[in-house]
Amino acid sequence: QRTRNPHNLPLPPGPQPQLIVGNLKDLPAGGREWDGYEALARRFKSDVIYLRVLGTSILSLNSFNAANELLNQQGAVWSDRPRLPMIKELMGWDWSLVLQSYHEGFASHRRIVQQHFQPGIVSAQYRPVMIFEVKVLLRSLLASPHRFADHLKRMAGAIIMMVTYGHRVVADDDPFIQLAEQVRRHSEQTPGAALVDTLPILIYLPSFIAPFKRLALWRRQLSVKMRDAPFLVVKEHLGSRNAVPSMVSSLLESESRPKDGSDEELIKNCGGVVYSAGADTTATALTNFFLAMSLYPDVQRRAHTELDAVVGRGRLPDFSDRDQLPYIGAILKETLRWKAVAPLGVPHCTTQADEYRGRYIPAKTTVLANISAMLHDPEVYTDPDEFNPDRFIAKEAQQAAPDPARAAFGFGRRICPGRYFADDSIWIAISNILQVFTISSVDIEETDIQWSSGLVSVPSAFGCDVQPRFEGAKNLTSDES
Ligand code: HEM
Repeated sequence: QRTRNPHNLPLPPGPQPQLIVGNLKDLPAGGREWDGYEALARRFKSDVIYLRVLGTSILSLNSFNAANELLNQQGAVWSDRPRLPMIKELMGWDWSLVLQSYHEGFASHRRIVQQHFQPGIVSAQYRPVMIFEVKVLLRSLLASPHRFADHLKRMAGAIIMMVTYGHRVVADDDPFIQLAEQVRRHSEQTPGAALVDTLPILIYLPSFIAPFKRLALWRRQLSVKMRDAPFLVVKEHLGSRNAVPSMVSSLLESESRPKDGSDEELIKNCGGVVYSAGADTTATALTNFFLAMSLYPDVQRRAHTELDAVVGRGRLPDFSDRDQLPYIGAILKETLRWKAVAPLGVPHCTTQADEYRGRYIPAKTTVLANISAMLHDPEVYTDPDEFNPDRFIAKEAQQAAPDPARAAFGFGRRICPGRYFADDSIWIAISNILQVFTISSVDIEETDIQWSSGLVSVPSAFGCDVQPRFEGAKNLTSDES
């Protein structure tokens, strides 16, 4: 340790570790772990907290400032992912860019996904798909408003299936969506939470005495099926010349492809990661929006007034209206801030030892960016638990609060490549929903809702009333309008 830490620097603040197990008992667990890390930060009066659990170093970053200085500005050292034996090695998710180590194929996967989701491509090629699927959503909300959460999931999945594979989702029981849902249900556990992640030596146990290995193998087959099935359909359609243009079809048809097709695995992986990273996150943000509208009727009234003044009641809002609808834009920002979709982000990992504010950070430290804490910092966002879009509207005496996108989508070289796509699809959905409907509460309190642990924090089921907001609102959702 002394050769690695030649100046014998102290470690960052944190609870005193116990013999052998270290800080195992201090590790936040049992739900809302982001609050647990924030409480540690308060207890030790430090936004950076260090824990050591069975030989693994964990660093929790609880302020935007620390995340910015380390993850954004020191990307070469702070952009790896931890080993995560359960999900990557046993469940086989090492194909997914989200979890891929910085040195294993990361650059090639990242380049492809980033290229296909850059702002120019999103606005030119994907916006028409979003507009189409949002209209389908509006009609589903009219037909069965109580199933709003299912409709949001379907919409998010349908947009992604179309842009990634050219596959139109026409029914709720779409086989690809069902497969992806099945995979999601079986991968809900927080990466790093399994015992084998803390004690990787357990990976060498034979399957007959380690049931978790048999379960992991079954889940591996499922995730590979989810990745391969829609890819094979695109290949088949390309063969019969009736493929709908999509990210995967354009990669398969690219002139610059190697002749031996050795990039096929890479293309499959990039297609697979888009659904698994993009569908749930988008649907969760929109579900949180429904909750906010139920709980804050004044906010909704102000949004309706803005829509009436700018768009009128004769059509649906379009992307060209966005600059004239600042309050709707502020609702989108507040939705991403109020309930972080990924409250602890995806863990980063250091590739080598480093020093921060005079403290020693060991190599291979798992780094948890507490995105929820950053978006609820009372110094930055006054009354952070309130849903108040007004904080993003600059006034003479008040500067607009910082855009939550600076934290909500992660950091540095691992920042979410789908952020422009997510921003556009959530904006068009909320502006259209607000144009047609009034969402109101059916006696829910925020305290009734539980948020799940895991990479994506999903609210427990809640009811709300969704009604057309004026005579003729229904007509806006017809195909002709
Ligand atoms: C509300 C919507 C979304 C939120 C809040 C969100 C948030 C995040 C966060 C926090 C990360 C981790 C970044 C880090 O490690 O620092 C991430 C990674 C990622 N996201 Fe998103 N995301 C959203 C939507 C999407 C969409 C629509 C896509 C589809 C293109 C997508 C694709 C990805 C991928 C591929 C990664 C892994 C990047 C890497 O490891 O290099 N996300 N996202």
